[in-house]
Amino acid sequence: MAITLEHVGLTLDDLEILNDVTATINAGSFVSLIAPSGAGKSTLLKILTGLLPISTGSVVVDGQPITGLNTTFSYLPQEDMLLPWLNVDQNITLYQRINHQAVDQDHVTDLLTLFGLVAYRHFLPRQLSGGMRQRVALLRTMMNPANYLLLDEPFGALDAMTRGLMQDWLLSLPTALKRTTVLVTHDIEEAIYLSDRILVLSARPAHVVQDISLTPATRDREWLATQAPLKTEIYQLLREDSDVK
Ligand SMILES: Nc1ncnc2c1ncn2[C@@H]1O[C@H](COP(=O)(O)OP(=O)(O)OP(=O)(O)O)[C@@H](O)[C@H]1O
Repeated sequence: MAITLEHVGLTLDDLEILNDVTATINAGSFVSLIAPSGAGKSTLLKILTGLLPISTGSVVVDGQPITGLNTTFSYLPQEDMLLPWLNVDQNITLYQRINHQAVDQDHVTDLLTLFGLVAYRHFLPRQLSGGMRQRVALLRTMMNPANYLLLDEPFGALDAMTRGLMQDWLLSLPTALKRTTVLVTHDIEEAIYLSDRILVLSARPAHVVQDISLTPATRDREWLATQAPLKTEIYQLLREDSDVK
């Protein structure tokens, strides 16, 4: 069970965005993609969801080639995409409502409690803080039963403190809720803190320049503080490849 990208290339409107991206993401892992701005990280997630077709190479998930829109992935795009006229309850069960599936209200209440949202279940998105909105968007993504989660900068718009709390909270989720996750982030520390693996991509046209495995015995902020040399190493890699120096 894995996502296998082999020699993936993509050119859109004469612009070469990806060039020879090769990587295997094993089921059960949490992988971050980090790259200079505009390198093609979001594009790579859109390829997995089938929103964009590839120009060359192949993308295979659990033995099946990805050739178009598919239900293998649950995708949280950069914008939270909450529907402003639906309350928290209605937003998080959107997938089930669209698919005319029954909703187990007790399960929903348990999840809302876990996500710190149970007191806000009847609130509209505009009545929520940025951190709450992101938790609603994340919960809705996780309510989709797909095996793989694709998260594009889920904490990007949050202040540093809220972002840190969200990272701690994400790590504390019960193992049963965790799924194979591909996270796009600009934040090197976030990638180190949350991931089993970090794929560092080059500037556009993007390819993998470094594949870093992280297997700490305990993943906490004390351990993270010892990772300053790795943070510097990744920063140097991105800087060497960035247009802005
Ligand atoms: N549909 C499209 N048609 C043409 N060019 C596109 C399209 N989508 C993205 N691009 C271009 O592809 C490049 C990569 O975009 P993408 O959003 O994937 O980068 P990113 O690494 O996620 O960027 P950022 O770090 O700024 O979020 C950009 O130069 C963008 O202009």
